Amino acid sequence: MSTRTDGPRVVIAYHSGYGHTTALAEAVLAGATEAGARADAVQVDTLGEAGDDRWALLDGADAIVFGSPTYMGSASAAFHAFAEATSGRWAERAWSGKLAAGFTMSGAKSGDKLNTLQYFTLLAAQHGMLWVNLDLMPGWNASTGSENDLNRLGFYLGAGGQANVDEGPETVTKADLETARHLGRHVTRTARRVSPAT
Ligand SMILES: Cc1cc2nc3c(=O)[nH]c(=O)nc-3n(C[C@H](O)[C@H](O)[C@H](O)COP(=O)(O)O)c2cc1C
Repeated sequence: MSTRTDGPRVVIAYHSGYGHTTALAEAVLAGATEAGARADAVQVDTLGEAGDDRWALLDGADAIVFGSPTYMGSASAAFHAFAEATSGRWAERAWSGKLAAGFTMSGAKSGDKLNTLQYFTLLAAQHGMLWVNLDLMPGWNASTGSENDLNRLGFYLGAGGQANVDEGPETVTKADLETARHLGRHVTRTARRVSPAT
């Protein structure tokens, strides 16, 4: 749990089957912390029932950043199970007005990651949350660009990463990690703009 006592409370709610999405989650966490957030990460597939303190972390957050690998063109089943487990909070409007953002990882350069990011925006909308975009220009889209550019895969809704399916999480690229780190910083700064007292 974050040891800071001030700053916006940012919680990263994510699933990772094989560690690649965890690498992005850690980068989002680092960016949020660097920008002054009280930042925590929650692995949603390990969340227990109502008594699990980590639900209180989510309920107390100013911003929740959703993260999942893209599996079969959408968020993973484990992430969807988490989303369904939030339906009581949906009914109570418990997360209404919080900020939301998202990131995803896949094997193919596109891999239909956009659908996962769009799914996150719908989840946020159902909860009445306010979506925070990536706010980075697309990289690797000009003769002067390269695969080392920030936002090299060119998403606007959130951060997208790609890693080869036959290699481990240690091969997640610096460009994708830096893009995720930017998202953590950006969400934190946006939380401050929305609620300057935090
Ligand atoms: C069940 C399953 C479905 C997948 N579906 C896709 C997909 O739709 N598009 C894609 O590009 N990669 C797909 N992949 C590859 C993963 O997205 C990729 O390996 C990712 O880095 C895994 O992240 P993780 O280690 O956090 O689980 C799939 C992998 C699995 C295991």
